[in-house]
Amino acid sequence: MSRSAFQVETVHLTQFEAGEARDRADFVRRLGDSLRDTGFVKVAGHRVEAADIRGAYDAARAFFALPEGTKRRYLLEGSGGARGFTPFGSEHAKDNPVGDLKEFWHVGQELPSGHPLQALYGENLWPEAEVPGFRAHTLALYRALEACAGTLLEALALYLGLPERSLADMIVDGNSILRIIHYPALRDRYLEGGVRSSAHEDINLITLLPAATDAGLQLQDREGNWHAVDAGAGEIVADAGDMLSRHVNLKIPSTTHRVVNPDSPDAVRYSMPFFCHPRPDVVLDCPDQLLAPGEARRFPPITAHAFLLQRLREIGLIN
Ligand SMILES: O=C(O)CCC(=O)C(=O)O
Ligand SMILES: [Fe+2]
Repeated sequence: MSRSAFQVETVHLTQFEAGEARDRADFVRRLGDSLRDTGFVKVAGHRVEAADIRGAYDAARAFFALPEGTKRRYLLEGSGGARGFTPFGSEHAKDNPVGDLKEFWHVGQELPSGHPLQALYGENLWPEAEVPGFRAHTLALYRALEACAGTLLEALALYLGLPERSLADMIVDGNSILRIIHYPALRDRYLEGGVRSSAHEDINLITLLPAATDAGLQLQDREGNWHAVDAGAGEIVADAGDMLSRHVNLKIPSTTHRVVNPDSPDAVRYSMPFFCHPRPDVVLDCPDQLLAPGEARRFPPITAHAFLLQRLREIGLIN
């Protein structure tokens, strides 16, 4: 792909949800081609409400402004940061020993009480005493992004020639995580050699990113060039992760991306990636119908849970 031809497509979800057969087919083709060629796509016309995004960002600003000691009350030692607060500099990419210049909060799946997966997932933590409304705002966004991800996975399955619900069904009651990230001003907090988010691929099936509060996200094309990925107002950026890539025998690549440090030492950034995960027992294994005649499976089957644990160790979130 030449540099000038490089483009992350913008697709309108209404075309798929409410369009005629021809519109739906066009959406499926453009979504799939963009993910196949760049690992990324921008989604407009989705039903994630601007008010939910704003509400979650406001809750995030209020939480991260709290004293460090208060925030650390929501640190669950030994949990790998699966829920609650993860302090500045804790997470590092596979290939970078220096921690990323970010702190974050994880909201996980909430299931009805007595659900068999609840014990494995653990309970969410909520800083309601300090930030009233945090729970309601972030859970509303979680649900809206989960629904949007399900629809995108339906379209992607059609693109691949799979049954429409085959990918979307994997995430029902899945181990998805809403990560609310604060990248402080470099003037306030910095680690020598650190970057906001060092180059990495996402672990999960797909990631949805409501527009961040500032620029900085970049993806790497297959020639090694970096390109800014800036969502237009109200757009959601989506990217393919390693679980998807593995499940489809690399037909949709996971794409390396990063968040670069700003020029200004005063610039603060917030972002809220939604990492869309299967249920833990779902087996990642390329369906036969995706394999061309004579094409070999590149990976042995693995459960989503085993794959996740392997990757969390590599990024320093569990031992
Ligand atoms: O902050 C962003 O825009 C992206 C963060 C990211 O790529 C990640 O947390 O996996
Ligand atoms: Fe990422």
